[in-house]
Amino acid sequence: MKDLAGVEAPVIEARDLELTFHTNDGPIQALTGVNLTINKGDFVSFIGPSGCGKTTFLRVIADLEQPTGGSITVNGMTPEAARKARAYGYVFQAAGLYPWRTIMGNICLPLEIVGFSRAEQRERAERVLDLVDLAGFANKFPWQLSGGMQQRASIARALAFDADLLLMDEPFGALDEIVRDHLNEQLLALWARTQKTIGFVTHSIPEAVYLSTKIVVMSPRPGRITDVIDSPLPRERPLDIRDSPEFIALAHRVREGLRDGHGDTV
Ligand SMILES: Nc1ncnc2c1ncn2[C@@H]1O[C@H](COP(=O)(O)OP(=O)(O)OP(=O)(O)O)[C@@H](O)[C@H]1O
Repeated sequence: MKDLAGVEAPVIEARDLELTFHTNDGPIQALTGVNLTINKGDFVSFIGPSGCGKTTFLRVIADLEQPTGGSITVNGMTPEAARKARAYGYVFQAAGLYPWRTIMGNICLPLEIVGFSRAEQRERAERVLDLVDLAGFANKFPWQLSGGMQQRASIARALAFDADLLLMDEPFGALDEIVRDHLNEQLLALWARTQKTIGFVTHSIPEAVYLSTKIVVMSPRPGRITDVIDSPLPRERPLDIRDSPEFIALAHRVREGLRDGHGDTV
């Protein structure tokens, strides 16, 4: 979305964002003093130990949690307006596919709910299945697919509304390393092809460094951002870039950032 001067507005703009949960055990400051700008086409990873507010931040963007202070805009709108405009797709850690529906049926479900015609549902589902290389699996059931393929199907489902912003909460956390490497490569290819903006939560330093144009390092108690690193790596990244000195230096900086923030579970 462009402003009156024709300048592209940031996709996400958080200013002095605060979110405190009030629990029976007292207040929990899940996010404090969060300032972050995400521009169109960025691939932004959020990394930090358990409880530092990564998921909470994604949920604020998605209007699933309400901030208790500061401000945030999504495509220049409030998160509520952005949600109503279907500004984002959301991918969860578990694929969350309905076992009694085919892959095609799973992808069509949200489209069906909001009232797309059958022809439009099919056309969209076929397009996104092609994007995640699952074109031949539309009529299979989730249990007939490997874990990695199920996660690709859930990415396809999130892409079906064709939103410019994709929010992904540890989508590959439960997969083994070889599958994860493969999906990381495919995700970069998908990102290059679709020019989407991606917000990606991970616990893995190599995954964050491999995928991102911007790495946001977070720390808990209270949840906050301790470093924002703009990656100097080129956008096109073969897997063996992970052996390059630039990659190793970047991974080192993230690790140091986590250590300074007393990260203990990464
Ligand atoms: N609905 C809620 N009610 C109360 N406290 C919550 C709620 N959701 C999250 N929290 C707390 O807020 C803090 C941040 O949680 P969040 O899930 O965002 O962390 P995270 O960095 O995503 O952690 P993980 O890596 O384990 O997923 C934690 O202390 C968590 O217990």
